[in-house]
Amino acid sequence: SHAWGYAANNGPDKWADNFPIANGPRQSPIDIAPDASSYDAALKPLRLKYDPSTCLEILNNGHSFQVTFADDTDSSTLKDGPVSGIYRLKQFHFHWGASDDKGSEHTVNGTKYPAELHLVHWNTKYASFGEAASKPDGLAVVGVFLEIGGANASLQEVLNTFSAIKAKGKQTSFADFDPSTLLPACLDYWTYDGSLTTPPLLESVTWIVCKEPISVSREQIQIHGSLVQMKKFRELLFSAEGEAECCMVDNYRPPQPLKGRSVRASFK
Ligand SMILES: CN[C@H]1CN(c2cccc(OC)c2)S(=O)(=O)c2sc(S(N)(=O)=O)cc21
Ligand SMILES: [Zn+2]
Repeated sequence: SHAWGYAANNGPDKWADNFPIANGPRQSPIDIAPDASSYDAALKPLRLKYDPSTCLEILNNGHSFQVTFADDTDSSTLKDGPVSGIYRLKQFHFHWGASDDKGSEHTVNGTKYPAELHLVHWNTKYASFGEAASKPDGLAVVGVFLEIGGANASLQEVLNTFSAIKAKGKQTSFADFDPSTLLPACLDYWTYDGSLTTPPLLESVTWIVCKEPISVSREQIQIHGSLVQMKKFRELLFSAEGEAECCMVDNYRPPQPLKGRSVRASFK
């Protein structure tokens, strides 16, 4: 069977063929309706502590690009928020559109953002990421919306590596990056029980979606010509070197049925 992707012949509408959990009871992403979410005073503030020295490399995995972290110690962790215990940062990646009117996976009252950042953490009560990934409380993903606005200097550091990872399978070293520089100032969040938004679509994710977006510029005029941040995302390829070039865009799954789940808010 041909590998999954985001094209008409292997995209989200076809994933159930090989991953029947695609029609499961706790699939992600979802549309977040703030007025239907319930404020939970018991929810704690997110405690995110990231150590830049755990940042290892950046790679194009053919679905997105991801920045991978050393997760053999508790140096970069998520605690509190809706979870109990210690979750270790494994990687972060993005989803985006072919144009600024789409790209995010979660939506808010049906509104799509141009992109969405996912910081993936796994529960250290399990021996490894792989084991945690199949447990209902195994993973916690922090989602951050990107909106068009001022140029984002921290994001630019990530975008500057793209010439080295243009094609699927390419990777390059990427050290001393602090992912907390990609977080919004306010860490108010919505949370609900969900899944990976790509195959294997495992229903093991506690989703933590920040209410406040971070900015990304459409244009960023620099001394060496204009750097268009969002456009940089669209220069990456789904395809490997030597294959017919296929631009990496619209790598987002649309919202899935809530199926009775409640969405809690950490803020009034
Ligand atoms: C290709 N993308 C996924 C890869 N991973 C994965 C997870 C578990 C098992 C596995 O193979 C057995 C791979 S992952 O945990 O790094 C994540 S997180 C994530 S998202 N968009 O929901 O945040 C998608 C994926
Ligand atoms: Zn993701």
